[in-house]
Amino acid sequence: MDKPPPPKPPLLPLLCSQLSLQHRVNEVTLTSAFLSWRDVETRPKRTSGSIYGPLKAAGSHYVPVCEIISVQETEEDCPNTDVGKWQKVPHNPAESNQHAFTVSYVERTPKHRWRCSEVTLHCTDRTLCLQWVQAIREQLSLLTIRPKRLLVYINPYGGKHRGKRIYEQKVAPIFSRASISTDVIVTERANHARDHLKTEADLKKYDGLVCVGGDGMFSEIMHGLISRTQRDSGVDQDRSDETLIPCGLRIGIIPAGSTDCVCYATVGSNDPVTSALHIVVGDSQPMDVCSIHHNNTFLRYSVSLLGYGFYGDVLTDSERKRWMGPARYDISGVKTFLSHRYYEGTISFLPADENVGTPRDKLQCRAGCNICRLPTADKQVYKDKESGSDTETDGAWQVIRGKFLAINAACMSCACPRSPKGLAPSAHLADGTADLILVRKCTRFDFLRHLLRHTNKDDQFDHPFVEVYRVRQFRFTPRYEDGDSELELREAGGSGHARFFSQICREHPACTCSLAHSSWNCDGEILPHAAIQVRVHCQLIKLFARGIEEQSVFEEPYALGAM
Ligand SMILES: Nc1ncnc2c1ncn2[C@@H]1O[C@H](COP(=O)(O)OP(=O)(O)OP(=O)(O)O)[C@@H](O)[C@H]1O
Repeated sequence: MDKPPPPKPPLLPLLCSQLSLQHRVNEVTLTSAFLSWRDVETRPKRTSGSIYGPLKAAGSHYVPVCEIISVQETEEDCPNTDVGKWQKVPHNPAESNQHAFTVSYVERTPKHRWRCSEVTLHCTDRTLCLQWVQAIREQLSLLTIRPKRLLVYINPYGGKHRGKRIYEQKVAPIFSRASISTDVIVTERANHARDHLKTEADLKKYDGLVCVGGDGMFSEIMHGLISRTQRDSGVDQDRSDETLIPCGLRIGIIPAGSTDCVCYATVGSNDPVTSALHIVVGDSQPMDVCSIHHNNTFLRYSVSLLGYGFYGDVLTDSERKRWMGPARYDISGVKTFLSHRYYEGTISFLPADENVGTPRDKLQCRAGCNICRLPTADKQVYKDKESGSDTETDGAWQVIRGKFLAINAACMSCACPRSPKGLAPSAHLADGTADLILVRKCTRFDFLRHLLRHTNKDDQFDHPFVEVYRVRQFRFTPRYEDGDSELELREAGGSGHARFFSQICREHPACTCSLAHSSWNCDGEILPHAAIQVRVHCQLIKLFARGIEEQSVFEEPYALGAM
């Protein structure tokens, strides 16, 4: 049996003083890990109620140093003795302290939201006050993962057109309090941010990028950064077998779109202040990215949903209804569901190794995920496989042919407020795999049952017509390829005339027979080809995030024994 780890040695206090907080004497201690304060005037008792906020145990408050945003000397108003007004006479010497400093720190509130809280501590003299400010600043300066200079892109037209206001009112003040300097670019057209990143931006000047917008804007920035990194390293994106170079800069997402799925899945909420605070504390969440190719031509990158059939058709239809606003997604969803189209094709995939779990193991990816920490060993296996032949003849690839209502691949859970567990509840952010979900032709009623399970706790994969695989690569070939010749179609069992008439039939609203092919919905963009090759690149990008925190993070007393 393993021996229990030896108890941690107590952290030596760097500074410890009796300071005044709201007219009460508190013992305030700074170690390299925590700032704590404890009311020494009352007998300690365990706090009840909220489990959130600075860690509270036995009347003490603990703020991890890594969650302190800033510290500054506080300008105190001198008591005005000339005005003749009644003034409370201090009964405690600590109350008359006029030198104070204010510490801003992260406070957790329900639903994974973070807030910026403050505590103001009063000192007997200015020297002590400055000593405290300096000691805390010294500890903060050791946190080298924190960004100092950021390049911010704002999409002023994302979501409800509030990107600029959200940034100016909620985010910029937090960055300024944390002494982060910024260069801000308000985009003037679609792909402005992508093109700027690809060619012009002097990336060496920055510690990270910030995207103010929705998933479409994030995708733009991700494309710009990945393309730039590959170009600077001489890597050809068009080659589907290239090993891509991981991007050095982290991306922070300030949610300001109509869909903020990537932010929700990596932070746990779509709240601009929470995202800004994750940037300030210098969080880092690696993320897998899928590259998508058609015949050795690069098409796009994807981090969330790649969907053919149902989700492709919903997007194609909703794009025609842009004028309707966000309601178009619901209307197109109902219309596509009623049309009940299925598509024929062949899926070939390279399964992931068993050590990364399975899509149905109910092991959700959370902050500090053990499976995502494995990739170094796992990538090796991946490389070994790649160095051999990766054709269908090497035995590792599996091939499935059939008629599908939907083919979905997800690199992350795709959780969102509407579907809290997401399309692929057990998919991991950074394990080098995607969950491939195949929904075979079934009745409308069965498909509805499957779709409804995305919104409740039932297992959406527990149907005989649904298969799900954890994969590293896959290819899809529709039965009738984009450029199929008449001869091929005839050989496949239909003449040119038959195809012509079947096309008319399909365009009839009552028709439910199969179309030649659907389109791929790639993170909200339509791909121009149905036949694609997809490969997951393990931890290609990094976000200013830490994954969704377990509720226990709020409860754990952060090894208080070590204080
Ligand atoms: N200045 C701009 N003018 C027009 N389009 C822009 C501008 N800046 C960015 N875009 C584009 O707007 C699209 C949508 O932006 P974003 O994702 O921020 O908002 P959204 O409301 O979530 O989007 P969607 O309409 O896709 O749900 C992005 O694809 C982006 O390329």
